[in-house]
Amino acid sequence: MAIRTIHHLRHHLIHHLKPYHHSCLLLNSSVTPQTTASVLWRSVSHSSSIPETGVGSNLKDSSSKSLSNSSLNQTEVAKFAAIAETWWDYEGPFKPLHLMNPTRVSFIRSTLCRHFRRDPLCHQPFEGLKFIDVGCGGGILSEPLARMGATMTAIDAVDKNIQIARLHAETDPLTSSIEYSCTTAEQMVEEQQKKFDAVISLEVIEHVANPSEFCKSLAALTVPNGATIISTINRSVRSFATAIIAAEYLLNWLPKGTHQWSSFLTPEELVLILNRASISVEEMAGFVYNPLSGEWTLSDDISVNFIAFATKSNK
Ligand SMILES: C[S@@+](CC[C@H](N)C(=O)[O-])C[C@H]1O[C@@H](n2cnc3c(N)ncnc32)[C@H](O)[C@@H]1O
Ligand SMILES: [Mg+2]
Repeated sequence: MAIRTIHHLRHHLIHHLKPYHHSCLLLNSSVTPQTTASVLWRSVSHSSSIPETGVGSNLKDSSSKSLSNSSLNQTEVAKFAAIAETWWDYEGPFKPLHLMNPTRVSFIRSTLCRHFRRDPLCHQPFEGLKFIDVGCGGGILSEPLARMGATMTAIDAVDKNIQIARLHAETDPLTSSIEYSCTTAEQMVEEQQKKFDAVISLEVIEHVANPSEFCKSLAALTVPNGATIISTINRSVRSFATAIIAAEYLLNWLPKGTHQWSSFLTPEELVLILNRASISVEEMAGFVYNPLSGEWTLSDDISVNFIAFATKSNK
């Protein structure tokens, strides 16, 4: 078993080193772990030094496995289909998401209450607002948002995920109204005229075929002045050590091969592709794990896991 793990680790290192060298320049000129979020996004949104192209191969569609105009990366989607039954197993492969959930829900609650001028202390602050959870998985985030009063639509590319999510939501009258469907953001844009007050997509963008096109679809689903929330993993040296080597190989938190380091976006890249989709990032925060308490907390440290709150321009 140990040999198998070391073999996997070696394979992963070889696989990842190449993209790392390609990205060196970008990393050196980018975020240090201590960079505060507000400084970061301000400097990026006012910078003219970032070229339209060439900020990283991640901004282009480099996947040969995907259909054009589709956010689907079949390899990525297959990984989630294989473990769909474990969504609500708190000790299973989605344990990190379950542990992170209270922290990300509190970020979403405070930023969206401020944006929509709702009282964050009231029981159902999102009553009357339409939200969509894109890449909802088993509904770990959709459910608390529905309990906070949002009219929830939740979509995922994996049918099994949607079936599990529906079954789970039906057990509680507060979540049974979530409208689940197996589709993608771009398909929703093409086939339906629906728009949402807030479009939320957590831990999905690192698994899609073309992040820029994906963000354009998210923008098309958002009402003017609406909100967008995205969380993902930074492409940093620290994320390689922690989110891949530690989480997949040493601690076995996630199945090996869950993440491709080269598919991660830096915060600057995310800000840039959102800008190009007429969405401006207003706030960013990091999630930091405390191994002693086993809890995640919000932090200025966006060197690994981070979340962005953004608004769509008034067009
Ligand atoms: C890491 S999970 C995150 C689930 C959920 N957002 C959460 O944070 O609890 C990523 C999810 O994105 C879905 N997914 C991947 N690519 C997708 C795409 N192009 N469109 C829609 N969903 C996608 C996967 O099936 C999986 O359920
Ligand atoms: Mg992920």
